Amino acid sequence: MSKPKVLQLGEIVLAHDKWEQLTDVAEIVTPKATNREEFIAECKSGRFDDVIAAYRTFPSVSITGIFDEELVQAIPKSWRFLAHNGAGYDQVDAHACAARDPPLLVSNIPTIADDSTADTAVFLILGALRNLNPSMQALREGKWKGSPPPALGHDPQGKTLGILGMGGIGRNLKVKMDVFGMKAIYHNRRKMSSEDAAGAEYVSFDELLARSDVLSLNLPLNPKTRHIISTAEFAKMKKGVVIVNTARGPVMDEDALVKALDSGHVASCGLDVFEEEPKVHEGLIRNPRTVLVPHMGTWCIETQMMMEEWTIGNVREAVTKGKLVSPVPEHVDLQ
Ligand SMILES: O=CC(=O)O
Repeated sequence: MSKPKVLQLGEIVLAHDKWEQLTDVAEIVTPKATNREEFIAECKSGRFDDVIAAYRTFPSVSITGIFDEELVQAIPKSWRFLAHNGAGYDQVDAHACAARDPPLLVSNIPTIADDSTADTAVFLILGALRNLNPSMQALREGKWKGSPPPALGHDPQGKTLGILGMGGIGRNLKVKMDVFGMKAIYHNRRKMSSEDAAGAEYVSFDELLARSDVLSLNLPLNPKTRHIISTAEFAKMKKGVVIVNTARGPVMDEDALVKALDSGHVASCGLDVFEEEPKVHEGLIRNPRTVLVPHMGTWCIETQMMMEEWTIGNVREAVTKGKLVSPVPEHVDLQ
Protein backbone atom coordinates (compact mmCIF):
# COMPACT_ATOMS: atom_id res chain seq x y z
CA MET A 1 0.00 0.00 0.00
CA SER A 2 1.37 3.46 -0.83
CA LYS A 3 2.15 5.81 2.04
CA PRO A 4 0.41 9.15 2.52
CA LYS A 5 2.32 12.09 1.08
CA VAL A 6 3.87 14.98 2.99
CA LEU A 7 4.85 18.13 1.12
CA GLN A 8 8.09 19.81 2.20
CA LEU A 9 7.96 23.59 1.82
CA GLY A 10 11.39 24.91 2.81
CA GLU A 11 14.65 23.49 4.10
CA ILE A 12 15.30 21.20 7.04
CA VAL A 13 18.47 22.78 8.47
CA LEU A 14 19.26 20.55 11.46
CA ALA A 15 16.68 17.89 12.28
CA HIS A 16 17.65 15.60 9.40
CA ASP A 17 17.32 12.42 11.48
CA LYS A 18 13.75 13.18 12.61
CA TRP A 19 12.80 14.17 9.07
CA GLU A 20 14.29 10.95 7.69
CA GLN A 21 12.35 8.93 10.31
CA LEU A 22 9.13 10.44 8.96
CA THR A 23 9.61 8.32 5.83
CA ASP A 24 8.52 5.33 7.96
CA VAL A 25 4.99 6.68 7.75
CA ALA A 26 4.95 9.06 4.78
CA GLU A 27 6.38 9.71 1.34
CA ILE A 28 7.98 13.13 1.14
CA VAL A 29 7.42 15.25 -1.94
CA THR A 30 8.94 18.62 -2.80
CA PRO A 31 7.59 21.28 -5.14
CA LYS A 32 9.21 21.97 -8.50
CA ALA A 33 7.75 25.49 -8.43
CA THR A 34 10.01 28.43 -7.61
CA ASN A 35 7.29 31.09 -7.32
CA ARG A 36 3.61 31.40 -6.41
CA GLU A 37 2.27 31.29 -9.95
CA GLU A 38 4.12 28.07 -10.65
CA PHE A 39 3.11 26.68 -7.25
CA ILE A 40 -0.59 27.28 -7.86
CA ALA A 41 -0.23 25.67 -11.31
CA GLU A 42 1.53 22.70 -9.71
CA CYS A 43 -1.31 22.35 -7.17
CA LYS A 44 -3.83 22.35 -10.00
CA SER A 45 -1.80 19.86 -12.06
CA GLY A 46 -2.68 17.06 -9.64
CA ARG A 47 0.93 16.55 -8.56
CA PHE A 48 0.02 17.05 -4.88
CA ASP A 49 -3.27 15.17 -5.02
CA ASP A 50 -2.37 12.65 -2.31
CA VAL A 51 -0.66 15.13 0.00
CA ILE A 52 -2.29 15.16 3.42
CA ALA A 53 0.08 17.42 5.33
CA ALA A 54 2.79 19.97 4.64
CA TYR A 55 5.80 21.21 6.58
CA ARG A 56 6.50 24.90 5.94
CA THR A 57 9.18 27.40 6.88
CA PHE A 58 9.06 31.21 6.97
CA PRO A 59 11.33 31.61 3.87
CA SER A 60 9.17 29.20 1.84
CA VAL A 61 6.81 32.12 1.32
CA SER A 62 9.05 32.95 -1.66
CA ILE A 63 7.73 29.79 -3.35
CA THR A 64 4.08 29.76 -2.27
CA GLY A 65 3.29 33.34 -1.31
CA ILE A 66 0.89 33.89 1.58
CA PHE A 67 -1.48 31.03 2.43
CA ASP A 68 -4.54 33.14 1.64
CA GLU A 69 -7.95 32.26 0.25
CA GLU A 70 -6.70 31.98 -3.34
CA LEU A 71 -4.00 29.50 -2.40
CA VAL A 72 -6.14 27.57 0.05
CA GLN A 73 -8.78 27.08 -2.67
CA ALA A 74 -6.13 25.89 -5.16
CA ILE A 75 -4.63 23.15 -3.00
CA PRO A 76 -6.10 19.62 -3.21
CA LYS A 77 -8.85 18.61 -0.75
CA SER A 78 -6.68 15.73 0.47
CA TRP A 79 -4.30 18.30 2.00
CA ARG A 80 -5.68 18.80 5.52
CA PHE A 81 -2.76 19.95 7.69
CA LEU A 82 -0.15 22.70 7.53
CA ALA A 83 2.64 22.55 10.11
CA HIS A 84 4.34 25.95 10.31
CA ASN A 85 7.87 26.11 11.68
CA GLY A 86 7.61 29.36 13.61
CA ALA A 87 5.81 31.12 16.40
CA GLY A 88 4.28 33.89 14.28
CA TYR A 89 2.03 32.64 11.48
CA ASP A 90 1.08 35.92 9.82
CA GLN A 91 2.01 34.36 6.43
CA VAL A 92 -0.97 32.04 6.88
CA ASP A 93 -4.53 33.37 6.88
CA ALA A 94 -5.92 31.15 9.62
CA HIS A 95 -9.49 32.26 8.85
CA ALA A 96 -9.24 31.36 5.15
CA CYS A 97 -7.76 27.99 6.15
CA ALA A 98 -10.62 27.37 8.62
CA ALA A 99 -13.24 28.38 6.06
CA ARG A 100 -12.08 25.88 3.45
CA ASP A 101 -14.20 22.73 3.16
CA PRO A 102 -12.68 20.63 4.65
CA PRO A 103 -10.64 23.02 6.84
CA LEU A 104 -6.87 23.22 6.39
CA LEU A 105 -5.69 22.91 10.00
CA VAL A 106 -2.59 24.91 10.92
CA SER A 107 -0.07 24.43 13.73
CA ASN A 108 2.73 26.66 14.99
CA ILE A 109 5.49 26.55 17.61
CA PRO A 110 3.97 27.47 20.94
CA THR A 111 6.75 28.33 23.44
CA ILE A 112 10.02 27.04 22.02
CA ALA A 113 10.99 30.36 20.44
CA ASP A 114 10.37 32.43 23.60
CA ASP A 115 13.88 32.31 25.04
CA SER A 116 15.86 33.00 21.89
CA THR A 117 13.51 35.77 20.73
CA ALA A 118 13.58 37.44 24.15
CA ASP A 119 17.38 37.06 24.21
CA THR A 120 17.53 38.91 20.90
CA ALA A 121 15.36 41.65 22.38
CA VAL A 122 17.74 41.91 25.38
CA PHE A 123 20.66 42.34 22.96
CA LEU A 124 18.80 45.02 21.00
CA ILE A 125 17.66 46.87 24.13
CA LEU A 126 21.19 47.03 25.53
CA GLY A 127 22.74 47.82 22.14
CA ALA A 128 20.27 50.62 21.41
CA LEU A 129 20.25 52.08 24.96
CA ARG A 130 24.05 52.09 25.16
CA ASN A 131 24.33 53.46 21.59
CA LEU A 132 26.86 50.77 20.70
CA ASN A 133 26.38 50.74 16.94
CA PRO A 134 28.47 53.81 15.91
CA SER A 135 31.55 52.63 17.80
CA MET A 136 31.21 49.07 16.47
CA GLN A 137 31.05 50.48 12.98
CA ALA A 138 33.99 52.87 13.59
CA LEU A 139 36.17 50.05 14.93
CA ARG A 140 35.65 48.00 11.77
CA GLU A 141 36.56 51.02 9.69
CA GLY A 142 39.90 51.25 11.59
CA LYS A 143 38.79 54.37 13.46
CA TRP A 144 38.62 52.94 17.03
CA LYS A 145 35.67 54.75 18.68
CA GLY A 146 35.38 57.28 15.84
CA SER A 147 36.11 60.97 16.03
CA PRO A 148 34.30 62.54 17.75
CA PRO A 149 33.39 59.50 19.84
CA PRO A 150 29.71 58.51 19.84
CA ALA A 151 27.22 60.15 22.19
CA LEU A 152 27.11 58.55 25.65
CA GLY A 153 24.51 55.82 26.03
CA HIS A 154 22.19 55.06 28.94
CA ASP A 155 22.15 52.37 31.63
CA PRO A 156 19.03 50.17 31.75
CA GLN A 157 18.88 50.37 35.58
CA GLY A 158 15.87 52.28 36.83
CA LYS A 159 14.37 52.77 33.35
CA THR A 160 10.84 51.75 32.41
CA LEU A 161 10.45 48.92 29.92
CA GLY A 162 7.11 49.00 28.13
CA ILE A 163 6.01 45.69 26.65
CA LEU A 164 3.32 45.80 23.99
CA GLY A 165 2.03 42.23 23.84
CA MET A 166 2.56 40.24 27.01
CA GLY A 167 2.62 36.69 25.65
CA GLY A 168 5.33 34.09 26.18
CA ILE A 169 8.09 36.24 24.66
CA GLY A 170 7.01 39.42 26.46
CA ARG A 171 6.92 37.64 29.80
CA ASN A 172 10.30 35.99 29.17
CA LEU A 173 11.77 39.39 28.29
CA LYS A 174 10.28 40.99 31.41
CA VAL A 175 11.94 38.42 33.67
CA LYS A 176 15.28 38.83 31.92
CA MET A 177 15.20 42.64 32.10
CA ASP A 178 14.37 42.52 35.83
CA VAL A 179 17.98 41.46 36.28
CA PHE A 180 19.08 44.68 34.55
CA GLY A 181 17.01 46.73 36.97
CA MET A 182 14.29 47.77 34.53
CA LYS A 183 10.74 48.28 35.76
CA ALA A 184 8.23 46.65 33.40
CA ILE A 185 4.79 47.87 32.39
CA TYR A 186 2.69 46.19 29.70
CA HIS A 187 -0.38 46.52 27.58
CA ASN A 188 -2.51 43.72 26.17
CA ARG A 189 -6.13 43.75 25.12
CA ARG A 190 -6.87 42.21 28.52
CA LYS A 191 -5.18 42.47 31.88
CA MET A 192 -3.49 39.22 32.90
CA SER A 193 -3.08 37.70 36.34
CA SER A 194 -0.06 39.09 38.12
CA GLU A 195 1.54 35.64 37.90
CA ASP A 196 1.06 35.41 34.12
CA ALA A 197 2.44 38.92 33.71
CA ALA A 198 5.45 38.04 35.92
CA GLY A 199 4.54 41.00 38.15
CA ALA A 200 4.59 43.63 35.38
CA GLU A 201 2.15 46.52 35.84
CA TYR A 202 -0.85 46.62 33.48
CA VAL A 203 -1.41 50.02 31.82
CA SER A 204 -3.57 51.42 29.02
CA PHE A 205 -2.09 51.67 25.52
CA ASP A 206 -1.65 55.46 25.84
CA GLU A 207 -0.04 55.13 29.26
CA LEU A 208 2.36 52.54 27.86
CA LEU A 209 3.38 54.98 25.14
CA ALA A 210 3.73 57.88 27.58
CA ARG A 211 5.70 56.09 30.31
CA SER A 212 8.12 53.80 28.44
CA ASP A 213 11.82 54.64 28.27
CA VAL A 214 12.20 51.54 26.11
CA LEU A 215 9.21 50.23 24.18
CA SER A 216 9.44 46.59 23.11
CA LEU A 217 7.00 45.25 20.51
CA ASN A 218 6.08 41.64 21.24
CA LEU A 219 2.67 41.26 19.65
CA PRO A 220 1.57 39.15 16.68
CA LEU A 221 0.96 40.73 13.29
CA ASN A 222 -2.66 40.69 12.12
CA PRO A 223 -4.96 43.23 10.45
CA LYS A 224 -5.66 44.85 13.86
CA THR A 225 -1.99 45.25 14.82
CA ARG A 226 -0.62 46.41 11.44
CA HIS A 227 0.95 49.88 11.97
CA ILE A 228 -0.22 49.92 15.58
CA ILE A 229 2.79 52.17 16.11
CA SER A 230 2.80 55.13 13.71
CA THR A 231 3.14 58.93 13.73
CA ALA A 232 0.36 59.58 16.28
CA GLU A 233 1.78 56.98 18.67
CA PHE A 234 5.35 58.31 18.40
CA ALA A 235 3.99 61.76 19.29
CA LYS A 236 2.62 60.33 22.57
CA MET A 237 5.99 58.88 23.59
CA LYS A 238 8.71 60.48 25.68
CA LYS A 239 11.42 62.36 23.80
CA GLY A 240 14.44 60.08 23.78
CA VAL A 241 12.47 56.79 23.82
CA VAL A 242 14.16 53.63 22.51
CA ILE A 243 12.09 51.28 20.30
CA VAL A 244 12.81 47.58 19.98
CA ASN A 245 10.97 45.26 17.59
CA THR A 246 11.43 41.49 17.55
CA ALA A 247 7.81 40.76 16.54
CA ARG A 248 7.03 41.56 12.90
CA GLY A 249 8.08 44.62 10.89
CA PRO A 250 4.62 45.74 9.77
CA VAL A 251 3.35 46.25 13.35
CA MET A 252 5.26 49.54 13.11
CA ASP A 253 5.10 52.16 10.35
CA GLU A 254 8.76 52.26 9.27
CA ASP A 255 8.47 55.63 7.48
CA ALA A 256 7.09 57.15 10.67
CA LEU A 257 9.90 55.54 12.70
CA VAL A 258 12.56 56.98 10.39
CA LYS A 259 11.00 60.45 10.74
CA ALA A 260 10.86 60.10 14.54
CA LEU A 261 14.53 59.01 14.57
CA ASP A 262 15.56 61.87 12.28
CA SER A 263 13.82 64.43 14.50
CA GLY A 264 15.50 62.94 17.59
CA HIS A 265 12.16 62.17 19.25
CA VAL A 266 13.12 58.49 19.13
CA ALA A 267 16.71 58.29 20.39
CA SER A 268 17.54 54.91 18.91
CA CYS A 269 16.04 51.61 17.93
CA GLY A 270 16.88 47.92 17.83
CA LEU A 271 15.20 45.95 15.07
CA ASP A 272 15.22 42.26 14.20
CA VAL A 273 12.26 42.56 11.83
CA PHE A 274 11.41 44.92 8.98
CA GLU A 275 8.34 45.98 7.06
CA GLU A 276 9.40 44.58 3.69
CA GLU A 277 11.96 41.89 4.48
CA PRO A 278 14.56 41.43 3.08
CA LYS A 279 14.41 45.11 2.07
CA VAL A 280 15.58 47.49 4.81
CA HIS A 281 14.49 51.15 4.81
CA GLU A 282 17.34 53.40 3.65
CA GLY A 283 16.59 55.79 6.54
CA LEU A 284 17.34 53.00 9.04
CA ILE A 285 20.59 52.01 7.34
CA ARG A 286 21.98 55.54 7.14
CA ASN A 287 21.15 56.29 10.78
CA PRO A 288 24.11 55.26 13.01
CA ARG A 289 21.86 55.01 16.10
CA THR A 290 19.95 52.00 14.81
CA VAL A 291 20.93 48.47 15.82
CA LEU A 292 19.82 46.22 12.97
CA VAL A 293 19.69 42.44 12.81
CA PRO A 294 18.28 40.54 9.77
CA HIS A 295 15.49 38.49 11.44
CA MET A 296 17.83 36.31 13.50
CA GLY A 297 15.59 36.05 16.57
CA THR A 298 15.58 32.25 16.68
CA TRP A 299 18.69 31.62 14.59
CA CYS A 300 20.64 29.46 17.00
CA ILE A 301 21.35 25.74 16.96
CA GLU A 302 19.39 24.66 20.04
CA THR A 303 16.25 26.64 19.21
CA GLN A 304 16.28 25.77 15.50
CA MET A 305 16.66 22.09 16.31
CA MET A 306 13.75 22.21 18.77
CA MET A 307 11.58 24.19 16.33
CA GLU A 308 12.20 21.77 13.47
CA GLU A 309 11.66 18.71 15.67
CA TRP A 310 8.44 20.18 17.04
CA THR A 311 7.14 20.94 13.56
CA ILE A 312 8.03 17.47 12.32
CA GLY A 313 6.15 16.14 15.39
CA ASN A 314 3.07 18.02 14.19
CA VAL A 315 3.42 16.48 10.72
CA ARG A 316 3.83 12.99 12.19
CA GLU A 317 0.76 13.42 14.42
CA ALA A 318 -1.23 14.62 11.39
CA VAL A 319 -0.19 11.61 9.31
CA THR A 320 -0.58 8.96 12.01
CA LYS A 321 -3.46 10.33 14.11
CA GLY A 322 -5.25 12.82 11.87
CA LYS A 323 -4.69 15.76 14.24
CA LEU A 324 -2.07 18.34 15.23
CA VAL A 325 -0.14 18.58 18.52
CA SER A 326 -0.21 22.38 18.67
CA PRO A 327 -2.92 23.83 16.46
CA VAL A 328 -3.00 27.64 16.28
CA PRO A 329 -5.54 29.12 18.72
CA GLU A 330 -8.07 29.82 15.93
CA HIS A 331 -8.10 26.10 15.01
CA VAL A 332 -8.14 24.43 18.43
CA ASP A 333 -11.88 23.76 18.24
CA LEU A 334 -11.78 22.51 14.64
CA GLN A 335 -10.03 19.20 15.28
O1 LIG B 1 10.09 34.93 13.61
C1 LIG B 1 10.13 33.87 14.12
C2 LIG B 1 8.99 33.07 14.52
O2 LIG B 1 7.85 33.53 14.28
O3 LIG B 1 9.17 31.98 15.04
